[in-house]
Amino acid sequence: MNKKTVRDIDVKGKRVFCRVDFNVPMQNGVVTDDTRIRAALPTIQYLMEQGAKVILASHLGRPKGKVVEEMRLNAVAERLSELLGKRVVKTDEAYGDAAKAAIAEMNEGDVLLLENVRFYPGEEKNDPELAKAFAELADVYVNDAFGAAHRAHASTEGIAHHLPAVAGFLMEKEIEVLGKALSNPDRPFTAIIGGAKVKDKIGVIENLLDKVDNLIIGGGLAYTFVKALGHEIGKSLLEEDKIDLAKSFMEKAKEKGVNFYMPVDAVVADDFSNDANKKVVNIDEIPSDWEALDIGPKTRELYRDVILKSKLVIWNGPMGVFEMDAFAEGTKAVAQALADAKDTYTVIGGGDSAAAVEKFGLANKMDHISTGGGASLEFMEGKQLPGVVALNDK
Ligand SMILES: Nc1ncnc2c1ncn2[C@@H]1O[C@H](COP(=O)(O)OP(=O)(O)OP(=O)(O)O)[C@@H](O)[C@H]1O
Ligand SMILES: O=C(O)[C@H](O)COP(=O)(O)O
Repeated sequence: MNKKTVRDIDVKGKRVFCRVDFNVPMQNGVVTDDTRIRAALPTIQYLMEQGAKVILASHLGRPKGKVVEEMRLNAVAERLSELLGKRVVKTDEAYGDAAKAAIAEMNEGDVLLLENVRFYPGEEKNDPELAKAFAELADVYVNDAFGAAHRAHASTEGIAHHLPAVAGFLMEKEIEVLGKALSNPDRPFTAIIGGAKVKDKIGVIENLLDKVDNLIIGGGLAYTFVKALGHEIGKSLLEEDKIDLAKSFMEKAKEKGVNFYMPVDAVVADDFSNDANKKVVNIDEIPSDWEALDIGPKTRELYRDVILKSKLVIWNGPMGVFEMDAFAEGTKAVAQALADAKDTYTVIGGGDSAAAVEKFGLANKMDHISTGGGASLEFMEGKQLPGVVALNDK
């Protein structure tokens, strides 16, 4: 990475404004998945050890510029305190006099968590005044919030123009792993793209077609491709206006010598529910009043073979409606193939695919699980992430 990191600066005795992505799932005021908090620990602990005063900032949810009680970061501070084994002070503001007063009390190695930065309308507008107000709290800016790096907000982008600005370890790792995959991949390089909609994956498919050896398609979006081949897809997900695009992707793959893999069979159901009637059919035999909710067993075998022969695999988006056990087998089979592929570097592109490997207990078998959903997708589309661009060059 050509950006400076925490290793390149001296933080001893300094106030460090460290943007993290603690946008974690919560239920009844308790953090239900602390993956993103744990992912930020190396940077936080390093700053503590170096004698910095660590001021953490994050968003949680989408409160749209207002205080939303359930979106306060108190429970996050509690979980972080447990993980660090040290009390984390939590302020009720993210800038201003009260925050400054709490920071003035900090000793070297202390950690403080500011309130949800999205409680202020200026955050998402990247208001220069708010960026300045954040900057006034600190001497140095560290961005470790890869998950929010695709957002040009006051705490992810604006503030970087006012302070020495460097990347944290999580940011560095994400950019290095995903960057190497896209610029200098080990081959055969396979991308697996699933999820609900073609619309959301256009950019990533376009960009990856120039880079991969194999492109595997699954999930709801696959059926627009199946339709483009001239097959009936019953009530399966269809984006009528993307049929021509799907055709052009398949043609482009052929021109570029990319192997394009699509489902050869599917699990179809007579209702969108876990206890619907279901059966396995060949891909050109989907009954008119049924919908395909998972890839079938022949497809699972086919995809597994391709995965096991690859040196690098990037996976984004589930193969079926994995939230329902009845339609989770296809996604599970892909996750299992990745876990079994010992000579393959496996990268999970965040979001639902990351949730799926967690659900199947296979997370520790993957080489890299991105903490970014939208951010990793934009990165894979080849876009520059504003939160990274704003950091100081090496
Ligand atoms: N065959 C299908 N029919 C209908 N829905 C499907 C099908 N296959 C997968 N899905 C649904 O697609 C959703 C995931 O799609 P999405 O595009 O959001 O994936 P993602 O890119 O992994 O997510 P994220 O945006 O969180 O990174 C899941 O909720 C899943 O149930
Ligand atoms: O969960 C995420 O993908 C990040 O925290 C960004 O959240 P956002 O989509 O609300 O900006």
